[in-house]
Amino acid sequence: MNKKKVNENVLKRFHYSTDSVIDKPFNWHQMLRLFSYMKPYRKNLLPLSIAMVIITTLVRLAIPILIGKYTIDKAIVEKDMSLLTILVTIIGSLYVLSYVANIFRIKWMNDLGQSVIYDLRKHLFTHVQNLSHRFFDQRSAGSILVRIMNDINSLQELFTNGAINLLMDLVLLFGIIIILFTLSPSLTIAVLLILPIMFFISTSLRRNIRRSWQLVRLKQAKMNSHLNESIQGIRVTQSFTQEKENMAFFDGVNWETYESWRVASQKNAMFRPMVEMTNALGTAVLIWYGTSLIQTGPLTIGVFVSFAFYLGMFWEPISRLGQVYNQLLMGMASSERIFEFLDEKPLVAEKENAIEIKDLQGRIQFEKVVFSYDENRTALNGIDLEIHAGQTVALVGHTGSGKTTIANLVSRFYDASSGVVKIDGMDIKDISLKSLRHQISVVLQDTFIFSGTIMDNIRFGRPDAKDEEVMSAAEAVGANFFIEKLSNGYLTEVEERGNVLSVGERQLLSFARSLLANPKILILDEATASIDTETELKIQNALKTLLSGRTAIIIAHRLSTIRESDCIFVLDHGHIIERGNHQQLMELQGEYHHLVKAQFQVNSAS
Ligand SMILES: Nc1ncnc2c1ncn2[C@@H]1O[C@H](COP(=O)(O)OP(=O)(O)OP(=O)(O)O)[C@@H](O)[C@H]1O
Repeated sequence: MNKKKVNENVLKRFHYSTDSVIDKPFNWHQMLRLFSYMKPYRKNLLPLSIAMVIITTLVRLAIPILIGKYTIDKAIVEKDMSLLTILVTIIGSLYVLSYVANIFRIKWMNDLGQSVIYDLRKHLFTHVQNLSHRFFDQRSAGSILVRIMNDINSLQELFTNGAINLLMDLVLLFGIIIILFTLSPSLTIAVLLILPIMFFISTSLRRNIRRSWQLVRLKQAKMNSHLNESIQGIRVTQSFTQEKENMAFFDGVNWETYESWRVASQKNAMFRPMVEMTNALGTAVLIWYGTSLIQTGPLTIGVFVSFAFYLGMFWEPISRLGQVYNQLLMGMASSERIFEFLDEKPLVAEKENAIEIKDLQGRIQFEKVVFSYDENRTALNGIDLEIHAGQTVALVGHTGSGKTTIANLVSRFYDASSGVVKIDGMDIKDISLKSLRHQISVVLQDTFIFSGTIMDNIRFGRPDAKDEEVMSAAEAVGANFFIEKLSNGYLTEVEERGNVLSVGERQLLSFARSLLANPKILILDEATASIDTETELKIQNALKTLLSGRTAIIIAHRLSTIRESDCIFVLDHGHIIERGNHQQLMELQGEYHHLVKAQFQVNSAS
């Protein structure tokens, strides 16, 4: 296997914060919080599983003593055939009982574990879905995906087996020790001499093995995260012919995963033989000292047999307790990352008594609005503007001047750092987020298409719309021309992101989606930028349909599309430097005039 060398600059591009998190100390508070997810099942699955665990444990504890002390020492040695029949029947019935209880134990414990994982994943997804834009600005989609999938998966074992087995193992361990002591205290002390070795294996060696497996998981998470980014960006990678570098990096993470897996399984492979050697040591002590006790009298053969059975069972709970402890520590690291997301509060929070607005007029005001995405740069610097209900206004200005930021504040994707944004005279913060966003529709240059049919995608903004309403919305914006040419028309399946459609076609779909949603405020952010001039002319009427009766904010670099606007705001570095209609601004001979002239020259030159 050859690992390709990765260019240093390519390596620097990828940074995965999870790399540093390996182990977390035990934390009671976090543990309780994690286990509180079992609460909904405290009246059914949890007690049922515990009852089955107790039944199987008690049966396991009873059988060796029934075989050794009673069947061998009493029935066989004393040749009591009726006692033998009774004992064989009891032992047989106990085995059946244990078999049945075990089936239900596994079933209910799995149901419990899976239900908790389902709830936790649902809770996390619902929470993440309601977080503000700023949260998503700061994280890659891959890193969020890894937490929702990998971190929650790593808790699966703990909830499915670990937590309840803990109870079974404690009962089993203490039960065995008590029974051994009652059978023969001196032999018990002798065989328990192997206990320190057992503890060493189950704590220190296991700890080492656990760390290795954790490393494997982290490497897998890193690979998942990278894969997500690679596939999403495959077109850019191909166009810049960066496949080799990308492959080399992938090869690197793939190799790291392979290596970590190899080391972990090597260590794991050592574990079993060591356990068997320790068991053999215990058996040697039992045979050597047990036989001498039988010869000198204090021990019967039956008790010796029971002892051998219990000793065989002894390692199991100790080993599993070590395993559960490992699962708990691994669960600590995962749950810390999960709770970090769950504790994240939406920065754009809704007031408790937020007003539900039903019939919005659509008047928008900005009063001395200042806004920064981060401390170092101010995106909006004291914006004052008023847009009357039903007006169509345009925002123009250089790249990065703050146009989209104004649109983001109207939809309340972010809150102003200072100043007030008002809609119909109400501070936007007093309005319930859902009812506000319900009345606003944003059409972006790069429209997101969800997997599903064309029909589903147009219906996205109003799920209860009838098929005919969807089609007439598509017709109104002229999207029907290309939809009808598709293999299955409105029922054509498009994959996530709609890569089989052109950017212009996606925009037309987005227009239809917005028209159907029937918002009071419409924001078109470079929405016609990818439509050719001919199509744009064709949809001018459609745009009129789309804009009529609503307040519209159009952000456009192509100035020909905004001439008709009631008011044009010219932005520069977060300030409004000019305002007025096309005529007024041309007469002003300022920045707008300059931009129009520059664009005219570019167009004539081309
Ligand atoms: N999510 C973000 N986090 C941090 N800074 C941002 C973010 N979005 C935009 N900015 C910054 O805020 C400033 C204004 O950006 P904005 O997107 O409003 O510009 P714009 O006028 O719409 O530009 P364009 O015409 O290129 O779309 C820019 O300096 C930009 O780098």
